[in-house]
Amino acid sequence: MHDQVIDPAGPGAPCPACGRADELRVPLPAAARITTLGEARAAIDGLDAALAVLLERRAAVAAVVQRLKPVGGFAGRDPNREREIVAAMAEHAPSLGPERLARIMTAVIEAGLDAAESP
Ligand SMILES: C=C(O[C@@H]1C=C(C(=O)O)C=C[C@H]1O)C(=O)O
Repeated sequence: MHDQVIDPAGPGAPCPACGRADELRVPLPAAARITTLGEARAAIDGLDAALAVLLERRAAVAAVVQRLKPVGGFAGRDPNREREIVAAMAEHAPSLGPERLARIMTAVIEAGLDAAESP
């Protein structure tokens, strides 16, 4: 069922904010090989678990950025940087494309800023 494993964080990259585990290995299910509802849901559950870990880690790192910037939080929002993030991610998510990805990342970024301001 899994034909690819990626390591999104790369080795040797401990979280600067919390120092927790420095690596996440994620089995990537091959959608074309899934034939049952149970398999599909199990695959989604695995991907969502990895997404949750990544989102939690991303929020912690984004909170560090807010403390390092001259003006952090929602007041220091940087639309150009956000566009760059979406453009870079779009290369890895062709079926979603930049517009859908922008909606997703706007929600992710705003949730991170919100968590940094109201932990
Ligand atoms: C993290 C930053 O601050 C804000 C949050 C961002 C994010 O979560 O990726 C991106 C741009 C800014 O709106 C930054 O400026 O890099």
